[in-house]
Amino acid sequence: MLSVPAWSASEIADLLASAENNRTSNPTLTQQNLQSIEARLAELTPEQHARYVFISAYSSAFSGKLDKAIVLAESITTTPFVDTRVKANLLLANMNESIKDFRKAYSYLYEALKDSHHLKDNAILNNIYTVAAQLHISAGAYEKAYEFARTMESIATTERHLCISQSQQLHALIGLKNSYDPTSFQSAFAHCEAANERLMALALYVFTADIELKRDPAALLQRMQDILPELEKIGFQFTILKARYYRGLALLQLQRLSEAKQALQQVFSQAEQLQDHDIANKAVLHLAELAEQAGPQPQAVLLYKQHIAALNQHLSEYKERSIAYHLAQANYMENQNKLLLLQQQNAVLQLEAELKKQELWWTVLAGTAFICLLLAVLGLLQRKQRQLFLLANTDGLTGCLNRRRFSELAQQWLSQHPQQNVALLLFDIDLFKNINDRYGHSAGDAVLKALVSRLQQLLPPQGWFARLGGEEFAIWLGGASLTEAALLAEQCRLALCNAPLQWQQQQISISASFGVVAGPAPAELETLLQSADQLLYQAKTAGRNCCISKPLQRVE
Ligand SMILES: Nc1nc2c(ncn2[C@@H]2O[C@H](COP(=O)(O)OP(=O)(O)OP(=O)(O)O)[C@@H](O)[C@H]2O)c(=O)[nH]1
Repeated sequence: MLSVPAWSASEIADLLASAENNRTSNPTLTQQNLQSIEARLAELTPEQHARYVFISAYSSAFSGKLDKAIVLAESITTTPFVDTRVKANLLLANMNESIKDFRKAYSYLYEALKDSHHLKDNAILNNIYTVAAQLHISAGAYEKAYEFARTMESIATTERHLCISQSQQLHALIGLKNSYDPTSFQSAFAHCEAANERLMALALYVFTADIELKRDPAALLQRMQDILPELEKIGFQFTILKARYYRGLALLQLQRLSEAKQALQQVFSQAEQLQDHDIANKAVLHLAELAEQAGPQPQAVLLYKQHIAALNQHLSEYKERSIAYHLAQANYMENQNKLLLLQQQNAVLQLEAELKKQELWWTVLAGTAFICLLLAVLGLLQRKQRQLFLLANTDGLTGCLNRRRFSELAQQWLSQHPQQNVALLLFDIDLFKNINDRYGHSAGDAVLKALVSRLQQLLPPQGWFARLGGEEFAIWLGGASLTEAALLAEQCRLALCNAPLQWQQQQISISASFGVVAGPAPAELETLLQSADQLLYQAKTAGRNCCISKPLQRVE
């Protein structure tokens, strides 16, 4: 019998890399690579197998076989290999968005977001934020979309990522404010050009067309006519449709009615084909108005009916999308807020016990008047208790945990998880005294607050963030490995030094030094604090703006 020689590990790795890297630029080569691998599936490691399934799913999606692509991608959404799992979830989010199954689209996106803290690969993290911002823009959740795009910009390392993040920020801000700042436009445009992302650069003209239409319809008409041939060459139908729509609106505004009518008729029928119900309903409304201006006639009635049908479709799609988005977000928030909820339930229980002790319930029975009084007392007590709790446990300036509460929670965690791994990040703003001296103490305060709100977004669900005093902060990661903790420290460091903080029209650049320690949970919190503090000191003496990580040495 003829035996087939086994492949070397590097051959398989090369084929997988080639299949993945060429999946958009050279799909035929990807197909060939996949076929070669298919003959040797048994020789793949489990991780390589998951990657092979992902690339096959992507390749099927690329060639329009969405049903097959969905089945393949769904089969790896629970794979233990986080990079591939995230890619599969993002692909599913995109595919379900395109087939308008919004519930699935958003729930896959939020699955990917849950994994974002475990990622080591910056490019995949960027992909998460790209899809997250895009889907939030589509759901009209512009503030969240803007936040995602800003976070992406803070970790962006390539022109392409800067192009995407700045384009999405512009898109979200237009949704929020219905205006835009020309310098942001120019910056996004320049990054898209530098990244050779011509479609995204041209799409910026389409994002801003609504505003330009009011300002200068003749200039908008010229602009749309200039970019349409190039867009048509690239062939992305949804952007072409929007550019044609704005061309029609500009003609209408300029009273070139018969050209406008012809253009909008073409837009309406293409929008129907593409199932873009929003553009369809807007285009046909203008056609109906045009027909009505020409005098009462059956044509106008027919067009208004078509408008109503398209508007209904748009509204039910929008409703479906909003429900899906809010459901997925609620689910995600529920996980994030479980700890907070438990604390609040605890506070209510304590209050009830106290009320019982003081026999206030007897007073309740004394009459309706007394009930009102009791309700007022209850409200007051709750407020007082909340104030006391906040005063005792949080830092008054930044609102994050204070040293006392941090130590309490950390010590509690250590005694409840003696067998588990734990990580501690200790960091300190570099040369903070100079910031106070140069911009004043209130600028220093604003920097501390901005730092907390920026870094809290990067915190995984199991982490706690605390201000230990002055400009020194700590992050506790129960159950985390040294690699995970070091990655988070690096992400935090980059988030601080890559984008200056805004204070009263001034840009304040800051950086911080990090000491990171992780290992099996010691009995005492002090052991972790001392080790992390030594590493932080080393980071300072090594020149600042860096992270030094080491495993915790066990002291018996
Ligand atoms: N604005 C403001 N400043 C604070 C606060 N707490 C501490 N500081 C200031 O933080 C500065 C800390 O300075 P240093 O300990 O010399 O350290 P540094 O300038 O950050 O230098 P390195 O840590 O060595 O990089 C002091 O000037 C404190 O006054 C605060 O709540 N608000």
